[in-house]
Amino acid sequence: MAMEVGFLGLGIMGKAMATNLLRNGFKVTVWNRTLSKCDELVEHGASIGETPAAVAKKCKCIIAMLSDPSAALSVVFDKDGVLEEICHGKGYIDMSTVDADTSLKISEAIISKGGHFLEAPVSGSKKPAEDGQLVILAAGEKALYEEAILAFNVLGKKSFFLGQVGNGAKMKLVVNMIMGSMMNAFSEGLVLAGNSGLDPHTLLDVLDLGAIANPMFKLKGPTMIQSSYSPAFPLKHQQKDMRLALALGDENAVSMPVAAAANEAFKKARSLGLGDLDFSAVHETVKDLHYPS
Ligand SMILES: NC(=O)C1=CN([C@@H]2O[C@H](COP(=O)(O)OP(=O)(O)OC[C@H]3O[C@@H](n4cnc5c(N)ncnc54)[C@H](OP(=O)(O)O)[C@@H]3O)[C@@H](O)[C@H]2O)C=CC1
Ligand SMILES: O=CCCC(=O)O
Repeated sequence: MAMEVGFLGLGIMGKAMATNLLRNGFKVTVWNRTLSKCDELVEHGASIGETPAAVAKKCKCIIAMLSDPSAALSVVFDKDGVLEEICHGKGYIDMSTVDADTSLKISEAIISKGGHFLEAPVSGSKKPAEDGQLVILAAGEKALYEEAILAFNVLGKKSFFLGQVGNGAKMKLVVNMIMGSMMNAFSEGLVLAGNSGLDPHTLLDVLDLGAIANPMFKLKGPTMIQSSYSPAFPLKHQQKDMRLALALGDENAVSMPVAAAANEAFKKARSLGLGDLDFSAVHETVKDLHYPS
């Protein structure tokens, strides 16, 4: 019998992930704050739940993929939220990128109602989500992880179980902190190459053959040179991740001047109205410094 899952949040990632589950034989009931975004999923065979509570009532396992801590908390704790219907025997898996405290609050509430909880943020963006090639960073209840592995095998190419709640969130923030800092160094390099008379395309070729070759430079470099920033990973979410990673640094007395500078650049990009574009649009802030309008 097909496994039935609920799916809350049909943004860039949630839409791709829920579609993948449907394609692979899962029965999926979807909910999104902007309900009209459910229509496309219905065309692929999904059912609609009118509220997070309605999805939790119907499904034994509920996955969430929401923008940030406040969205993740709201969908659980607000009126018509998951908490109203979660109960013994049901599992809640939050795959959003949030901080460990948020995840712990959600975990405690779900468990207090007899439910089971797993945090499972992901590495990988829109295309890996469409192709079922995410890297899943799960933590929480091992038994739920083992039940969810069939779904994780559809969504991702590799799943890690990292122990207690909070470890998945922390691992994800560390990874995205590194990624955000790299994106800033890359942007500066592209502008430095161009402004000093080099062809940035040749820089991409040189980078790709050396020790710092990586899929992100290869994928984003050509579109950044064209100033094209169609969102795969929205910049506002990358800045949220830098902010949460810096808070984790505060808690652990880890000095992170590089990440702090990268966060400032993402904040600047947001202030320029670039928050809904891809995070590679931080490139524009470096260009802006060199070509004041
Ligand atoms: N895009 C990427 O490459 C990756 C993103 N992530 C993480 O995954 C999560 C989702 O990202 P992504 O899909 O890109 O983001 P989107 O901005 O495309 O989607 C965000 C989703 O959250 C919902 N939402 C926002 N605020 C609320 C709220 N207050 N109550 C209920 N729902 C809300 C949105 O609903 P509505 O449609 O109504 O606005 C939408 O469904 C984020 O935590 C992000 O950091 C992780 C890995 C990769
Ligand atoms: O959180 C977003 C990560 C994007 C990526 O891993 O490419």
